[in-house]
Amino acid sequence: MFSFEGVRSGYGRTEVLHGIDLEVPDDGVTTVLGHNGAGKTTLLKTVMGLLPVRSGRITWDGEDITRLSAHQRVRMGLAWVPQGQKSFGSLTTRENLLVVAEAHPGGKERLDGVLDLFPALGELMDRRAGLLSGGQRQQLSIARALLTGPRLLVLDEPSEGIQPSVVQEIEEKIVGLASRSGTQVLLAEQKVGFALEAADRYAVLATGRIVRSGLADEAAVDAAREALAV
Ligand SMILES: Nc1ncnc2c1ncn2[C@@H]1O[C@H](COP(=O)(O)OP(=O)(O)OP(=O)(O)O)[C@@H](O)[C@H]1O
Repeated sequence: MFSFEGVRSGYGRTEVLHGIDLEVPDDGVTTVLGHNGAGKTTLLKTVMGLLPVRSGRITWDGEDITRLSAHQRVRMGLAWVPQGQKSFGSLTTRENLLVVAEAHPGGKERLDGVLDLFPALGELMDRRAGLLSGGQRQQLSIARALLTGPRLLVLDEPSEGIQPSVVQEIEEKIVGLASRSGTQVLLAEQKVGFALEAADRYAVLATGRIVRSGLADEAAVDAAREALAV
């Protein structure tokens, strides 16, 4: 269980997260929903240790990691896929994968399993990442993160900038990697339908506070939309 207890963080003098309580259990997908500017990326950066905690604490399996650096958290098994399908555009798909695989113990051994999850990438190994579609680049970003062998994969708006027809494919990949490979997923999203299809649990973030949370069951779509409308 990864958990936030009363976490406050922000930038300079501006506090963005005003005391967040959030639990990410050891299995499945947890989504944080919120509009532009709600604080989703700030929350994920705080999870990763890229922003310091001003008060409150973060624990992972009971261990207090509040003061650990991003580097230390990555070594413990956190991996981040930032917004915007980031990869090295002038490198091929293969080179993008190998850069990560070679930098992490066990990375090369994970390559076949990751390509099983993203077979489309296998067909695009010699294409430059800059020439891939948004959906293909998103798959490459997630694949790169998986090569590090994470216990908790943190995804920032993976559906952003992707054609609606491909969004469902990304959703299936997220569900698949949580259920098949046993990786915990924390997903920040604006698209309620997409996120709740993929997720087991949700929390709604509004102006830096969690205003609703629960199981991502049938009632969740209306409950989350209502919370987002306030
Ligand atoms: N580097 C920064 N310095 C100062 N303020 C920032 C910085 N990054 C974000 N903010 C502010 O923090 C608030 C939350 O932003 P954040 O990016 O976390 O929201 P978000 O929910 O991820 O939005 P989006 O969906 O647009 O990415 C906003 O008011 C934003 O202007």
